[in-house]
Amino acid sequence: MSQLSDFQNEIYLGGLADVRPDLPTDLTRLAALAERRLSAASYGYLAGAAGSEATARANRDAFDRWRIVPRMLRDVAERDLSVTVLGTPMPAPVVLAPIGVQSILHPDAELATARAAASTGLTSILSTAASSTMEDVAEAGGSGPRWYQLYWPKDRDLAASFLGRAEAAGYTALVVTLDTFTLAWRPRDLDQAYLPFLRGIGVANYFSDPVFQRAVGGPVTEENRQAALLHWIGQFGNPSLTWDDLAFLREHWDGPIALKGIQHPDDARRALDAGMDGVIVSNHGGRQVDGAIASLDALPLVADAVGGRMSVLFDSGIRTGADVVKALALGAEAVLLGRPYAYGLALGGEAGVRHVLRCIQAELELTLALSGHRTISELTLDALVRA
Ligand SMILES: Cc1cc2nc3c(=O)[nH]c(=O)nc-3n(C[C@H](O)[C@H](O)[C@H](O)COP(=O)(O)O)c2cc1C
Ligand SMILES: CCCCC(=O)C(=O)O
Repeated sequence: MSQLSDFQNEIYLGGLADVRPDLPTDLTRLAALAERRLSAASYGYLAGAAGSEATARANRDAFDRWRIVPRMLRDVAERDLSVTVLGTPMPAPVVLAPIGVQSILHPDAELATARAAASTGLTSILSTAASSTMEDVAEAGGSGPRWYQLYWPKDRDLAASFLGRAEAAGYTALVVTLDTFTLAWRPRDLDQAYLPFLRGIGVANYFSDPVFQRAVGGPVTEENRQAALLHWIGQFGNPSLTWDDLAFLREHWDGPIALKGIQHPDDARRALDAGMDGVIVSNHGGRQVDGAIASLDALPLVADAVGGRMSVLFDSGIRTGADVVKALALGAEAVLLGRPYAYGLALGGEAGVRHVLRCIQAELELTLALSGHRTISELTLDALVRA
């Protein structure tokens, strides 16, 4: 646990004042603590992954195969971690990944996450499968930067309605998740017979939508709730989508668009050809294709293929500041942080999320400077060697 007093906090890390004394500063230790706090089913849903979880492990192992080579005497007194990605200025290249159904982790759920992100200035991506509506989460986040993640439903009118609502609520960039048109084979959830959606969690954006309501014959009440859930199941994912469908997004969204779930350089090239603004190199934290390539191993090839011409972001496996440095050096403009902030939410609500964000930001700054870099743009492949 962190024993730092406020004074130590100030001199040691330049004011990491939001570090919670009851939470560890080593974020890799959060999972074990969250396991004690959450029900077995909720913890299993959060921590779990697809199949044998080989890809989830590979995501972590891949970071160990790269090592940072620190450089000395390069005047790192003035550090600047800020970047602008998809039109959004960020104090550090760390974004909160879209994580749905957060009410299984903490009653304040996405509202707490939005408040914590806003208080750090970091950008938060709201999932279509959130436990609160996008309007309520936007209100909680106030002026904090926010992006919207679309799970692209079968009904085009519903998809268009989601995009219109997101724009009206101040979400400035669109993240379209391609790798999860259905949930994968996830043994922890199957063995516990646990799916939050079947309990009506994660459907707030659907049930509150006028297009969805029209399809189920009016507002969702106790009477039509079961029918509404069945309609949701039928609507949630669209496995028939192809590259040609991306034109629809362009028609209905004026801001930047990034495709999430890209692992192959050819898919990144196709995204570029389709007029997308970015890709997120991600395997959904190993939750979809067991046996798939580690996301970090996919990153340099994608960055080589399209970097400089569109934004390349990365997720799946980020746990430390050093991990962020490695992903940036391998070609990402920014990273998405997934489970660690969700563990923070489970352990301490808004303050728990803030703890995680402050820790990773501070660790990133220290690692960047101690390895001889002042700015994010100075990080290139030169900073790394293969272990
Ligand atoms: C519990 C949970 C729920 C998630 N929900 C979503 C979601 O609604 N939309 C989405 O695009 N990704 C979702 N993801 C994937 C994350 O956005 C991200 O890709 C992944 O967590 C990154 O890996 P990491 O957890 O190792 O950092 C979810 C991940 C978890 C763990
Ligand atoms: C219906 C899928 C939403 C949650 C999700 O993306 C995940 O559990 O990985």
